[in-house]
Amino acid sequence: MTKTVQYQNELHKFLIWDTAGQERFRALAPMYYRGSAAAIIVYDITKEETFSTLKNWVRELRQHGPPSIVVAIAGNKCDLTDVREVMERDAKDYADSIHAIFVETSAKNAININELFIEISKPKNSIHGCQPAVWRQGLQTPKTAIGAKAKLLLTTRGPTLMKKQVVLDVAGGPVPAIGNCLVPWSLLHAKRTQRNWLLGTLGRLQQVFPNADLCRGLWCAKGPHPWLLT
Ligand SMILES: Nc1nc2c(ncn2[C@@H]2O[C@H](COP(=O)(O)OP(=O)(O)OP(=O)(O)O)[C@@H](O)[C@H]2O)c(=O)[nH]1
Repeated sequence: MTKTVQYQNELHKFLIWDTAGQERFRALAPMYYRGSAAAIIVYDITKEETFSTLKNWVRELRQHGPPSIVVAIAGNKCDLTDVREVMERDAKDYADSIHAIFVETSAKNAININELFIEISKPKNSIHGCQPAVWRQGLQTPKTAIGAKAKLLLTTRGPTLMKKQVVLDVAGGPVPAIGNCLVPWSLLHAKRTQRNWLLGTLGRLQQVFPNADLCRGLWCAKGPHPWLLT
């Protein structure tokens, strides 16, 4: 299936594969999520066990899915709230804890379906596990970070997925002005100095690799693997 949604001035066209959710088809799932930009994991708000199963899918995506995949959770059948088994608050809390998009939907009554795709289209959500932040011109790379090594995984935009891992030395100097950018989740938990030098490095990388989407997948050399949440 395809679906096109407009977010601000951009049209986002989604090519959608609907996998079979049953356990016996599980081995086929990687064929669907390999190379995917986003995954919508659907559970049934009237069946608690579907919510538990969803957590296994999240784990699988984290471990074997593309590192920058956007994860959205849809609590479907919200037209049947009278027989609900999963509280909206619980599902939202879980989604927040894994930095996933969350909406309750009704496929039957077409509730929140478009909204879900619009959420996925938003740049702030376009990198799984990332939070928006502002790179400010003039922000100095701390002296303590100069000479340290940053390890980054760059994923290019465009039809062909290309990945390149680079290790580079952090140089001093101000962060270039590149407007609003995204800071990976792992960085939000990194020490302030570590965060700042990576931001500085990203700014410089943007000049070296103008076609690379630097925001897509960044490995912090010092932290744990950022895509594997425990
Ligand atoms: N009330 C209600 N029923 C729904 C809704 N969405 C789906 N259903 C019903 O739930 C049943 C299962 O829907 P499917 O779309 O086959 O579910 P699925 O998870 O894709 O199933 P598989 O393809 O077998 O993995 C069908 O009887 C649908 O009519 C909804 O939003 N509200």
